[in-house]
Amino acid sequence: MSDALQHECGIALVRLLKPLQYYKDKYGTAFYGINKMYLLMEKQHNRGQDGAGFASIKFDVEPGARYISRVRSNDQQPIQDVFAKINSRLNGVLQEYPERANDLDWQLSNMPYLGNIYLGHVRYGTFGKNSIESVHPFLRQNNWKHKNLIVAGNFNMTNSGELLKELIELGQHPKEYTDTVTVMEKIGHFLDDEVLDLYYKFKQKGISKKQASPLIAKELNIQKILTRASKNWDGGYAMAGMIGHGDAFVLRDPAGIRPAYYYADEEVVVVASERPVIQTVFNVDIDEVKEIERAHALIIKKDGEVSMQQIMEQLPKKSCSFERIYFSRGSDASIYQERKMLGKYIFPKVLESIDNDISNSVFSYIPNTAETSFYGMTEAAEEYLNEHKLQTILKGNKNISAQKLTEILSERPRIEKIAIKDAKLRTFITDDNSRDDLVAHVYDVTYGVVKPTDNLVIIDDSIVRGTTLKKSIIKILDRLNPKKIIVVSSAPQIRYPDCYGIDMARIDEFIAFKATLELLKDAGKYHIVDEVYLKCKKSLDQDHPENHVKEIYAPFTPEQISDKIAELLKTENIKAEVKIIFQSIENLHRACPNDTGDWYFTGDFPTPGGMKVVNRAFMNFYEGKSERAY
Ligand SMILES: O=P(O)(O)OC[C@H]1O[C@H](OP(=O)(O)OP(=O)(O)O)[C@H](O)[C@@H]1O
Repeated sequence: MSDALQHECGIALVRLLKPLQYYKDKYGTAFYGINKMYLLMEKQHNRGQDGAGFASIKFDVEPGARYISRVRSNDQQPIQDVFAKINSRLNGVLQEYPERANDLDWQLSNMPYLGNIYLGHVRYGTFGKNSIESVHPFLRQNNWKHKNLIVAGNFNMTNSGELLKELIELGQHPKEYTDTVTVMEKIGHFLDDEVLDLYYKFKQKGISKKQASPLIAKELNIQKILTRASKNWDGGYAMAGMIGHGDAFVLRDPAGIRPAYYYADEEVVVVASERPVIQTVFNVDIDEVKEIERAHALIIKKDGEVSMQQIMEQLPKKSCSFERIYFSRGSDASIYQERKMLGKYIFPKVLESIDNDISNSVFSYIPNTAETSFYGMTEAAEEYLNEHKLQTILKGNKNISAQKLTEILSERPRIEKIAIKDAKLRTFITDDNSRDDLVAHVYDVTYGVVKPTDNLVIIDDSIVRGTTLKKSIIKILDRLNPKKIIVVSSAPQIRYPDCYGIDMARIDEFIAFKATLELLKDAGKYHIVDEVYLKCKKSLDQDHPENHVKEIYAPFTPEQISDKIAELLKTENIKAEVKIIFQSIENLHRACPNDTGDWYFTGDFPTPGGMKVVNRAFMNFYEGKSERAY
């Protein structure tokens, strides 16, 4: 497969419903929309640091004047770079025409980037090229206003190869093979079609070409276009688009895998991938920010009409739990609580692993995402201690001395900042080749708080490939000479690839998979690997295959796999005993009850394309191919 684009991303859309003068009067600037876009994108930088793009459309400018602007960057600091470029252009124009400083009509017609609607995107290019061409938004240009299409998405299609073939069957000759171009051309094809239908309709009524143009824009049925375009899409997506004359849409996949939130009032309509971003940037209450419904599109017509329209049949809701555990900012009210609960629910297993010996245990976390689950874990430790204190005091039957009582009451969990992250990068999504070296140097450790008699409990949000632990964390923690290192994962074992947006494409990289292969060898059951391969191969031409890879894990309990993982991660020179504890699937669902998408943990993929991907990923491993499964 060529370098298709698969990535986790963030989107931002702002539609200004009033004339620019309104924002200038109320907020002191006609650049209100651009400023809000900057904040929306900057506050989603966790969703993408490899590229950023911005596009805007001006309504109702004279023919010949440019009404679509776009700027993209794949620089070191892409968001900063995009807005530095925008600022410098805007300031340049203002310096050249100081007399136009308050002439907003002139500014709208003559200043680049200023517009009535804005679309932005931040991108992680997890593999393949990170060239400027792969940075969103994508632009499909045409001399007809309503045939111009700009799209930006947080998405991943499992069947991009088939979608490409469909385009070819439509008679097209795509100039490149990327998810985004394929998807954009699909929408573009039906957009052209719809525009043509409307044109003939008006022609029959004797309306001239020129007169038909605004009528087409008004009647353009976005719902119909999206329904036809998305018919065979299989994947996770939040797809945002703008059409040249000013209509816009954000379409969410039928299982609601990728997130998308919106807010609308009489001044603006805003869409972002994360809820608190909208809350902060527009200073609105949590209840005012709504989720775009799965299988629906939020459609904003040029005239300002906003509607939520169903595009396809809904699948059961399977919004991605990994978004909650790792990818999103932890400032969302629900995500914060969910992460804390993950820490809390895993505590009983931790307690067991330290033989209830809280006083000889130091608790800490691997920065940054795991910080919140750490709070949950320490709260659980405090609750346990309080109960323990109460029992000791009650047992003392009022005969405890004041000194003894003070001693009992002053006991608290030993919470320390042990691991320090030096680089402000998300190592998990750094491209595979450069990752090991980065991981090895990204963490440091605090000396002087751990005793040789101590257990060192350290929680991380997830263990994917285990490189963070093996190459860095376990080694540096061992330098502190603890008796035992207990690594706790707030997420369950990652056993299957993701193919809907969180970039985990190759099954043989997962530490849980590697450990399971070892267990199969130890148990003399490696023949299962051959059997599963044959089943996967057989399923290749099935429309609705099952996930055969589950059979690999079936002979073992999660604990057996965890213990094997610990064995694999403990390199030769490590002196401490190493124990790894993973969250159970049940507790994951208790902690995140509304986001039940869990295919990377359970193998239950919500679409047939996902099932195909997992089987293909296994075949790739078996055949020794290092290519990605989608
Ligand atoms: O087992 P691995 O394959 O090494 O991946 C898992 C690690 O990667 C992530 O950290 P990252 O640096 O991406 O982000 P964070 O600092 O926000 O947690 C995650 O939080 C884990 O620490």
